[in-house]
Amino acid sequence: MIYLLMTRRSFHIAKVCGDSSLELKTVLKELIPRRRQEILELRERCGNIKVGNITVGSVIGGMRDNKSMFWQSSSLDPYEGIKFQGKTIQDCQNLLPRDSKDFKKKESFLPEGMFWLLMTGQIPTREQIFHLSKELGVTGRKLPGYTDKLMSNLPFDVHPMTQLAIGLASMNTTSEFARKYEKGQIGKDEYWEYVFDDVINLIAALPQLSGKIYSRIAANGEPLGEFKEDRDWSYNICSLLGMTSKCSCNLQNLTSKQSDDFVNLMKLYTGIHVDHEDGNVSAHATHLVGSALSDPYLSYSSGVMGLAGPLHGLAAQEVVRFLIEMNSYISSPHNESKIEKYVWNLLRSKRVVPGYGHAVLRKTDPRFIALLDFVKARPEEFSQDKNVVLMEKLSEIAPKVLKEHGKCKNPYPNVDSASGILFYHYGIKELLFFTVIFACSRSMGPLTQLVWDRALGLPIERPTSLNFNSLHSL
Ligand SMILES: CC(=O)SCCNC(=O)CCNC(=O)[C@H](O)C(C)(C)COP(=O)(O)OP(=O)(O)OC[C@H]1O[C@@H](n2cnc3c(N)ncnc32)[C@H](O)[C@@H]1OP(=O)(O)O
Ligand SMILES: O=C([O-])CC(=O)C(=O)O
Repeated sequence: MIYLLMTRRSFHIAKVCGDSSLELKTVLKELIPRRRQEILELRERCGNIKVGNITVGSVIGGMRDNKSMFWQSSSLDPYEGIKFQGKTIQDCQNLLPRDSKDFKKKESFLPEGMFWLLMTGQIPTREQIFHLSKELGVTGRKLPGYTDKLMSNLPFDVHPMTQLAIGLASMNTTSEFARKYEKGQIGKDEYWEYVFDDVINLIAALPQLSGKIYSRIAANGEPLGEFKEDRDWSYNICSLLGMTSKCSCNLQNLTSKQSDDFVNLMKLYTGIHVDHEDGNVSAHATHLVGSALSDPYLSYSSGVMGLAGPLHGLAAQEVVRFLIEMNSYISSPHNESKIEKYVWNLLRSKRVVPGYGHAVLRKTDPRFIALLDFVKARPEEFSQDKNVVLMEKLSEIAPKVLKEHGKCKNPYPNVDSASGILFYHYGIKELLFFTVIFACSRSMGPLTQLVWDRALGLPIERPTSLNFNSLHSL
């Protein structure tokens, strides 16, 4: 009887491990009362203090420089780039646990460690991270039947990001939070616990969901790899894409070194795309929809739809198309004058250079640098790939052209400049798929904040709008 009354998640956790000190939820339970007190005091002590002035320029200019959202897990400095709970990418590389203890292997940290850091502000131990990996593995071994069936019945040519958004939204039939809320079984103080459970289920499902989408576009729906409960989250993404030498069909005939490198690239990629404070479209959309108490599946599905825009995450796919087309025109990726001319022609046709510019950053994106460092550490792998060579060359030439063009505020490469072309190098040629991998990673930051939004009892978001008359009368 007791067994039957256990929720699906508590059953999983009980199965995974008896030591609750390793559980993320237990650590959160200890942190939340302090933070609740902090927010109460802030509201009382500082509620009337002004944060800044909103200008008409901001109202009609995409809310730039409008500091009006609460976001704890990461912050963005225009010149230093992203910091995750105050830590740079390099700090995270030094501090967060890796799969292997051997530092010479130069492995990237496990994204699960980043998730823990975002949630708690603390650096997890290896044991905590292996426990979390296992929890995600056990929870994510199968998609809910309903979702699996729905995905299998979608036309093959539905855009992969649309498939992902549909798949995620459909998972809301499993939402513990929505179920409990509907039945009137939970009070405000408990919301976060059920949101947390949904969040873990959602993140755990992403390897299977992305693997299913990829198998449909690359192999007519034939499975490409095996999901292993005892492998980490990003490894399972790789194997279900058929990109590992073990546990998958090794679709691209990668050598074992290439397969290890690809797994490492996936760790790095999914470790650094997790969060970019709240102002970006995917995070903001998730936060906004969640503020109406939509469950995490619906909230993040909305975020995914925002990520699918070409000015945001879809730029990764645009960059690859752009580099391939440019390469066919310039004959050699070293031909600087032809590259310059190509970029000028694009700008004259009033299109944007994908992978360049940013709404906040005013320097080269440190995530771009991290991906470029991955390339530089493997000259034998990349030096003959003319697309990768062009990606690097363009990062020297495009900023000069964009500065001379004089329009964009940030002429430097952003993360999308480098990411897709590296997946392409290892054989993932389905350009439309790249942003799905981005979305796997991006789930971690906005969903972390969603848990905290509910833990702190943040209200529904409801800013106020102005029309022409009210703007003229200011
Ligand atoms: C993970 C991510 O989401 S990173 C961003 C990915 N997106 C891209 O790479 C797409 C290319 N880049 C862009 O379109 C923009 O730089 C954005 C959307 C990222 C930021 O937009 P904004 O904050 O409006 O940029 P900014 O204030 O510099 O724009 C000023 C002008 O420069 C233009 N501009 C900005 N970036 C570029 C670019 N890469 N190429 C050409 N023109 C550009 C803008 O379109 C705008 O033109 P307008 O005055 O005619 O409207
Ligand atoms: O911050 C932004 O607006 C876009 C971005 O780089 C991200 O979301 O990763």
